Amino acid sequence: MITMDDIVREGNPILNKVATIVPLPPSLEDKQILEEMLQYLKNSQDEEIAQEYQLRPGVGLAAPQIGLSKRMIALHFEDLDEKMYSYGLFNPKIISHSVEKTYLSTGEGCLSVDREVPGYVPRHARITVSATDLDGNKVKLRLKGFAAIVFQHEIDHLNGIMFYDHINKDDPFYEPENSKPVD
Ligand SMILES: O=CN(O)C[C@@H](CC1CCCC1)C(=O)N1NCCC[C@H]1C(=O)Nc1ccccn1
Ligand code: NI
Repeated sequence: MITMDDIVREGNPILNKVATIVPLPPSLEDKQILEEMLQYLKNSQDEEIAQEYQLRPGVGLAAPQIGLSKRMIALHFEDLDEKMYSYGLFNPKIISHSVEKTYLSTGEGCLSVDREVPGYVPRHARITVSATDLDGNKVKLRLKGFAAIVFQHEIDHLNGIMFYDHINKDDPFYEPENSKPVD
């Protein structure tokens, strides 16, 4: 089982690397790893298990965060319209996005960052993502709001980008042009 001991923290160069495409169909090993990443998110959202194993809650996880520079991400959360997202994805790619931006009004954090970094993180308000899921099916997801934010945070990890790289240096709480916040 993945615990916080397996989570790589900032300063480790793997978090700044562009991760490698996963050959498809995925190997049994890659599938097992991605299933474990998804299980971490479920465990971290279960009060008892999270308490027992001291897990920080997560709604998404990218393979570089467990020391694996491969293009794999797991997501497990309910968005503000109570739509459930629970995915293990190989080689996710943003194939189109809105001009309009959005941002989490609370700012963002990261399981690989053991400090608060205040500020708005501007992101595309709507994205279309293509990927291969755990069953080997090609999926095309049209995302907006919180879901769009989570997916972009995870796909950034595959490109060596941390959430604070997007925060405006001069005014961290500068409201991005043409944007509406997700509260
Ligand atoms: O790369 C993946 N990570 O680093 C785990 C991150 C991913 C999210 C950060 C912002 C968008 C995706 C994560 O889930 N967290 N970051 C650390 C604090 C706990 C947790 C979190 O923000 N939870 C949350 C936020 C809003 C609503 C509900 N729950
Ligand atoms: Ni993160």
